[in-house]
Amino acid sequence: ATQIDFWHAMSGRLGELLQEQVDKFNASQSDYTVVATNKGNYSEALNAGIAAFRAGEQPDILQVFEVGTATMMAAKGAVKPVYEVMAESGLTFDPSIYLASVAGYYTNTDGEMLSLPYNSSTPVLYVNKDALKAAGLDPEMDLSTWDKVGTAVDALKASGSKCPFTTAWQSWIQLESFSAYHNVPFATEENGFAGLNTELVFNSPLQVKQVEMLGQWAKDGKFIYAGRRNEAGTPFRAGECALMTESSAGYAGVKKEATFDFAIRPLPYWSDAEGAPQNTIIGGASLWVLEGQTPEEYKGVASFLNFLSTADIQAKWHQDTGYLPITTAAYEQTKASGFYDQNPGTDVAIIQMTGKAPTPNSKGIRLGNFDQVRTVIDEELEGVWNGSKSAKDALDSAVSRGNELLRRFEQANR
Ligand SMILES: O=P(O)(O)OC[C@H](O)CO
Repeated sequence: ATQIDFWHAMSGRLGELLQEQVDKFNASQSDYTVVATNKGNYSEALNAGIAAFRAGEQPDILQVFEVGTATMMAAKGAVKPVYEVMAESGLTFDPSIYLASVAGYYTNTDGEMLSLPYNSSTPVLYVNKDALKAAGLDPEMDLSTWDKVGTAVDALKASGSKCPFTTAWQSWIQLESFSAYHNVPFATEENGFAGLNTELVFNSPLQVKQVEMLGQWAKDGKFIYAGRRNEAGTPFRAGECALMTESSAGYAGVKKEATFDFAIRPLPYWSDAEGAPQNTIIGGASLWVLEGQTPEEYKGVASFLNFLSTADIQAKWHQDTGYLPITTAAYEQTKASGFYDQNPGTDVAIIQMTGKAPTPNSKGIRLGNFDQVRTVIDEELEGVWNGSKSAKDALDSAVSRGNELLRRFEQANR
């Protein structure tokens, strides 16, 4: 059988579920063997892919988080667009089966799919209902706004909670999605979609207010910072944290490990902010096919991507992980099975993503050197959490340092 190398960044429960899909595909036919390899976290997997390409040892398929999208799009000669792989394979490929709000992010202006939106997510609020009860709060209480979350966090702290609130992916959730959800720009030029001459603008009063609030909570022991990526999931699943903002795909681990009653709620917003709540934006990753493989391998890749897009596989992946269903059929199948009724909150992500038509501020973010920009944001936010910087100074500094990285990308890709 022809070997198809698939490099990814899924670990923990998500890694197990990905391997399950690969095993099923391998068992379903005998022409191809997909070999899935974890290459570390999203940044590490992206860097491993780039380094391997330079050395001529790239895998057939590379999973790249949404942050690496502009980098991959600019990497002409390294990427073989999915629409081309599918067309050459002779297999059926109907781009209209994919949800527009998901696939749109990975589709060029001519409507051609560049990468397969394999695991798309959006941020939501996880609630440990037992922890709310223990603090004398109604576990069904309204947590739709940051004011209301603030009330809950105060009561949790007062009753002795060691971790009232935590967040995963601070840049993605508290700044990127936060901006989209409040219909304010994160960057100019339609968040980078309209041109490489984009500039960061996430230091407006509303974003400063959010970071100020979290900084105050950190000082008061109400917000416990766990790390830049999904580290917050560990104390939340262990029952130590009462509230957590995290990717909808945090569901996979919470479902498996939580021994408490939990709920999934929409991401909170500021009720006094005009235009909120808008829609949240896409996160997670997509699958990129790399250049330099044999025709037989590309045929295998096409066959695997088709397999991943079938309604049964997609519906199960969506239900097990919390990632969005990428096709309409998988969504309809999940609805018809009664899954959303039996597992309340599992449809929050899709409603939040698709409930409103996106605006130029909310359709997504497309920036070059975005992974490096995120590192800058992470460093600056950490300065606020540890009390060494004000929210305004940190965001101003992140904007100017980030803009330098954007200019470098613009110059290199003119
Ligand atoms: O945890 P994921 O896979 O939903 O990804 C979260 C963020 O989008 C990563 O940039």
